Order: sequence, then C-alpha cells, then structure tokens
Amino acid sequence: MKFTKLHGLGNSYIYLDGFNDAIPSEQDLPKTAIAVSNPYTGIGSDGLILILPSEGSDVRMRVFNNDGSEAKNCGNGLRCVSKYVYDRGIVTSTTFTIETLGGEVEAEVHPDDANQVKMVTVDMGVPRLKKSDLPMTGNGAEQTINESIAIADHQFSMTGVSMGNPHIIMFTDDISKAPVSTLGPLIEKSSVFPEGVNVEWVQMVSEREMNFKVWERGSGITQACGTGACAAVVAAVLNGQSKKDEEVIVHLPGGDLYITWSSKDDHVWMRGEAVTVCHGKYLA
Ligand SMILES: N[C@@H](CCC[C@H](N)C(=O)O)C(=O)O
Repeated sequence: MKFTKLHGLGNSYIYLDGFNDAIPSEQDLPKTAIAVSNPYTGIGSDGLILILPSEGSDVRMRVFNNDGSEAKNCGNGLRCVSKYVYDRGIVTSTTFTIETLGGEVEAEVHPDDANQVKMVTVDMGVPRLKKSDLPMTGNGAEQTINESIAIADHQFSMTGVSMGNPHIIMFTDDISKAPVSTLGPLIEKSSVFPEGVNVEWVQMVSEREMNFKVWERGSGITQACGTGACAAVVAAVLNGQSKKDEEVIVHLPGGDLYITWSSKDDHVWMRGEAVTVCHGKYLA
C-alpha cells in the first residue's frame, strides 16, 4: 500500500491517494488506521486520511482516528490534503474545494517562489453552536457557553462548538496544569456527549493570543488540532475574551495557527503550515 506521511504542527496522518493508488476496502479501513498509526508495529501517526475524487467538490477527504473511528473533519488534515493535491498536480488552481463529512470547505495554498507549498489557508465555514450540533445532552436548541457541567465528580465550565466535528473548550489560568491526560479521556467518553467529544484547554495570553492543549476524540493527546484551535477562538469570542475579525495566534504544543472569526459571513479562517514527512510502501 503506497502512502505519504504529512503533518500539520506535529499532528501527523498517513495519507492514501485515491486518485492514483489502491485504497483498502471499506471494511478494512478502521483496522488499517489502527495498524498504520501504531508507532511500534506500524508507521506511527494520529490516524489515516484518504484523499479521494469527489462528485461535487474538487477533492474529498475521509479521516480515521488512530482508534479506527471515522471523524467528520480535521483542520490539520485539510491543510495537508491541500498541499498534497497541489504538489501532485491533482488540482492546478491555488484555490479549490474539499468535501468532508462535516461539509465542504474552501482551501488556498500559498506556493513560494520554487512552487513549494508551506502555508495553507482554509475557510472552515460557520461554526455550529447548538447542543444538538455536537451533539450533547440538554436542550438541543440551546448553546453551551461557559456552562457548569458535572462529569465524574468534577464540575467544569464548558463552551461547546462544532466545526463539523465536536469540541468542548475550558479556560484555565495555567495551561501547564491542564489535566489533559487524566480528565481528557473522562470528558471524551462521558454520556453528556453521546458521540464523544474533542476536549480542549485554553489559557488566554491576550485578546489576540492563546495557549492551547488538546485531548482528541479517538486519538488522545496530539501535538495540534486545527478544528480545535478554530473552536477555541470561537469560544474565546463567545466568552468575551477575543473579538471577531481580529486574528488570534494559537500556540499549540506543535506550533502556531492563525485563526480569525469573520463578522462578514460568520466564517472561521485558519492559516498554518503543512509538511510532507516521507513517501513509502506499507507491507504489513
Ligand atoms: N486532528 C484533527 C481532528 C481529528 C478528528 C477528531 N479527533 C475527531 O474525532 O473529531 C484536527 O486537526 O482538526
């Protein structure tokens, strides 16, 4: 099986090219994601991403976490898919559309003088804020903004945002003390979130700068989460800590993302790097 490994700020996936190469059968996809992600017996990654032809968009992306579950969106994946399809000539324009299970997005690659793509901007669309959008328990029509929620004997102040996939954001005064590995999995699997949830802690540095850590649904601690960074900036605006139209620098463990929530059309814009690690043939 031919593959390419790419990462966005250390959030790495094994990418399979459905335009040019064979893809495992539908029923083999979850176990392939688990196998290739394993750092000891596989290639090592946070999951598996398929780059596929689309009927209505230029490209289609499917995302599998490293536990084999399929996700509806992936911000770092969108930037890496964008780099891949432009580098390989699958698209020839610098702007194009990508279909995901969470909706269609528009991407723009920024090739340098040597036609190398290092930075990518993605219009991530309108964040969805209703409880039913994540989904989570409670009145589906309501939003979750700094709401006190009890999970496993702990009380959390949570803000819920869907960027096509579900995120719950909590603010902290000290990101180094965020209980990511201990409480992240408890929140992810809580019955409050029937489909699970990506769990993020944010420390505001200023209105335009934040520190960020994540426990990803289906993958655990990762170096970065693009949809999570977008959701965190939306949560900061909803809580009066940032402003619409002002770019926020999000410091993730793996590097920085630049996120703006536009008041013009309510869309969230994400800008950041995408890197090719290696190409290879998986034999196991
Ligand atoms: N790393 C991603 C998100 C991947 C999917 C997520 N774990 C989910 O299950 O929703 C990103 O960069 O957005």
